[in-house]
Amino acid sequence: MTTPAIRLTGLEKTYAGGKRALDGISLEIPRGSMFGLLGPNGAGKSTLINILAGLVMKTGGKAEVWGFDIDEHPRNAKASIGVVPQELLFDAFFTPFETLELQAGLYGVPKERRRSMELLEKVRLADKAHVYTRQLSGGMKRRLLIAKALVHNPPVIILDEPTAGVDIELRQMLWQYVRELHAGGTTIVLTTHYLEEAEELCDRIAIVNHGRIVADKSKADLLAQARDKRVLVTLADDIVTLPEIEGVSRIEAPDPRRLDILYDKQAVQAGAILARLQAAGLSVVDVSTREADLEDVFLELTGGLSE
Ligand SMILES: Nc1ncnc2c1ncn2[C@@H]1O[C@H](COP(=O)(O)OP(=O)(O)OP(=O)(O)O)[C@@H](O)[C@H]1O
Repeated sequence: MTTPAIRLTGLEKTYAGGKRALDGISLEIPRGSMFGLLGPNGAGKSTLINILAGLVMKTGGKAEVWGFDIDEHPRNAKASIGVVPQELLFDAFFTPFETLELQAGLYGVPKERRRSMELLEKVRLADKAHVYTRQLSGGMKRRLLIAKALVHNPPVIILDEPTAGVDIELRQMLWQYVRELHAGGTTIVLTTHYLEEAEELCDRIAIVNHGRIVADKSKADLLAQARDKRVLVTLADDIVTLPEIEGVSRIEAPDPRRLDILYDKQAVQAGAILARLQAAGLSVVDVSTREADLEDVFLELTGGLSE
């Protein structure tokens, strides 16, 4: 069996002030996956990524990247990963080309194997290769960060909130490029607050809450976990009493001719609910149903609804 791209075993981090940011994280990220790491603000995602990037020291547990333990083989582990950080920090007086050359130098990539210009072309910054980075727009800086994470050709790329504050057009372009990388065999890990993005892009998703993993599943399984489904019914006449229906967890009438029904899709089907309404003498004019989405699951698991 091949080792996973990333394997965390009981990973812990308690910051100097006593804040326990990671409370025993065990997680495997398969090679070749497009993996979403989700969690509310302060859940511990950045701490986790920074440990893998070698920027934060763990206080317990184990972390391996591409089979290399970060304590025993720090150089190999570091060479196997490229991190695109959240903050747009650059040395303003270097050009994008120089920025990539410098980064390649830091990773010990020999001159003949550097591909700074090729990378700039890939992220569509070739025409800005020789201007000061301080003259780049936020979106351009974001793209330069991606190129910078790729100079040493790592098999794993981690993107920390790559589309925060990025406009829709650029977001589409970034995802297009990330998809290309993934299709070329790179393992992608991304953290995002945009649940619909994770839903669209990722094949596997882990949810972190208060420094712990609360879910780690394929996207399909995670979505199936949201058992409740909703059916909205419009009636021909005003309702007098709400009927009792088996398998229905909630039934409400937002107005006298409409019913908002939440039901457990494993216990009952929409057809049976409608038949029950007809049997109760209610004449149904219109029906719509809605599947749970990742946001429902996320809120359910992180307790967002009850807060
Ligand atoms: N250097 C630090 N010293 C002390 N506490 C810290 C430090 N960095 C982060 N924390 C705390 O650790 C917890 C986890 O933070 P972290 O940044 O990892 O969360 P996150 O999931 O990345 O959140 P966000 O999505 O807001 O970036 C938070 O309570 C945070 O305040």
